[in-house]
Amino acid sequence: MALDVGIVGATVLALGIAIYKLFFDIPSLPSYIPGPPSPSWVAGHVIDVLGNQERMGGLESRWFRHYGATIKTKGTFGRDILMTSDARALNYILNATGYRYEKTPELAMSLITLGGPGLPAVTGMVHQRQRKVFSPAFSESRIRMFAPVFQRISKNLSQAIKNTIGKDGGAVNMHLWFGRASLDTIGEAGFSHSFNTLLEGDCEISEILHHFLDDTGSNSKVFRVAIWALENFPILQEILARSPVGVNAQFMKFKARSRDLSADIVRDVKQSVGEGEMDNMLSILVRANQGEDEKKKLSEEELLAQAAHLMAAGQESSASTLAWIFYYLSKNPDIQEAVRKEIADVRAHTGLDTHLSTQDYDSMTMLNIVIKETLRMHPILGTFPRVAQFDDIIPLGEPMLTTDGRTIDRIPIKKGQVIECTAHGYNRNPAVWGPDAEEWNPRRWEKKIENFVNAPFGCSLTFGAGARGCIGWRFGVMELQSYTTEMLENFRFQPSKETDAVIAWPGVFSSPRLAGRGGEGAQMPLFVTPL
Ligand code: HEM
Repeated sequence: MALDVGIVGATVLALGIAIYKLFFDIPSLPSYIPGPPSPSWVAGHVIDVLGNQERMGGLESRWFRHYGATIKTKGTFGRDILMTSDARALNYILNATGYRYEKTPELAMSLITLGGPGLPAVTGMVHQRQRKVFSPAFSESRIRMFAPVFQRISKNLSQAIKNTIGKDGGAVNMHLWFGRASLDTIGEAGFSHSFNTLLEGDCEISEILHHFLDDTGSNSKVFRVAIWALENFPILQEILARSPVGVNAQFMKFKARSRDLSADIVRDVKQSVGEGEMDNMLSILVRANQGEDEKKKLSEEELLAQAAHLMAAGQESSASTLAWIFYYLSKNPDIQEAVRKEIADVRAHTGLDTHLSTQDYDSMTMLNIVIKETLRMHPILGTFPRVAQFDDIIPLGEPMLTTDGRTIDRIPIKKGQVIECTAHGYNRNPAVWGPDAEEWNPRRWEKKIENFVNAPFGCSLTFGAGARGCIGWRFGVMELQSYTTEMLENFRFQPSKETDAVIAWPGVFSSPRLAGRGGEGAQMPLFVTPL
């Protein structure tokens, strides 16, 4: 009996501690920080942000306009979240403080479930070590080496579209073709693997990638609580990672298939030590990893995880950005014509059969401002969730009007505070871009724009910034430049009957989808005519 009382007492105590830790021992923000009222203690604003809005970031933009550039929102079970679009705060968090603001452990864990301990998934010193090994594979000169891959795939892309539309033209889901082109590109440049989806149709990996995010924008509270449980009880993630159901079955298939790709390359490269330059990213990585110092190297497990992450990070982001570029060009025929003319002018110097170089692409002003403006309008990753590793004070560029009527220019936060660094918020912040921040206007880039957040390729936050910013941005930009050029040399783009229904589907990771038909997958229906 005495034992029973002891066990019951210990269980009650353990439960009490667990409840305290989960619901009460979480950092809270000062009560004077303004923000929208929470619609629900259980789900906070998460459902509204991820599912209940007309486009990714639209609701947050309205909050920023109403309450200021930095606000308090609510996560699941009443957790305070600081959300910011303020240039100075973002620069401080993403750039100035190194690893003091890390990816949230929940996000890192989800990425490990998706692909294993690859670069986007790891944190702190492990991330720093991996990033050093990765850097040579993404240098400017290495990316230039991949020019023949871009050229070859762009020809396949236009051939595939010509086969689809015939000589009179027709309606085409351009997202599908750009998705195939970017997978074929990463396959060849990343691992010398020919998926060849442009000419032969979808394969297992492209099918999975195309529908990866169909189930993630759920509006249900049960789903939010399930996510919360997964985030707070990592053991559940372990169980889920092994359960062959739903979206998880797709993750498992994807992870296994991409590990096979990595394993072949890692084995080939190891067998060919000393046989000269390798011609794909993973082999450059394996070579860079062959130094003496064990502490600076990637483990076998880490090497095998990289293919999954390279495909997940690079495929959909390039495909959706390309789709949006042609959405705007179809709606702005004068700008479409101006870019086409610019390409023709460059061709007049290079000749029609010569491959264009990175210098040729970089010299095309109209092409590049169209790309920059589209990247600004549509960051594929809308926000970067970070968690403070220390108590800190965050400086603000846009002073905050507090709920008790004061104006402050810094916010004290506690260790463990979650901060949503919003790319969509920064990219449409009128204090940075002016009163027409919500409009697609490539001409804005003809004037100098201050790069407040030290972001790569121009100044929007679409590639992120700082120690965790996109390592593949040069590769991504070259894809955008070469496929846009190839398309404009071969086709004219006009809106189709369904183009007006396209929205930036809300979610953490946004893609163009038809309003009310998001479950059909990403789409960009345009009318395409051969030239
Ligand atoms: C338009 C195209 C692309 C966009 C908009 C984009 C965007 C991003 C963003 C926003 C991040 C940072 C995420 C964060 O801070 O949490 C990121 C990271 C990353 N991207 Fe990209 N990306 C693109 C293309 C690519 C390509 C083509 C590759 C590879 C070939 C790639 C590989 C990566 C990797 C490996 C990371 C993780 C970096 C790290 O954690 O250190 N990306 N990308």
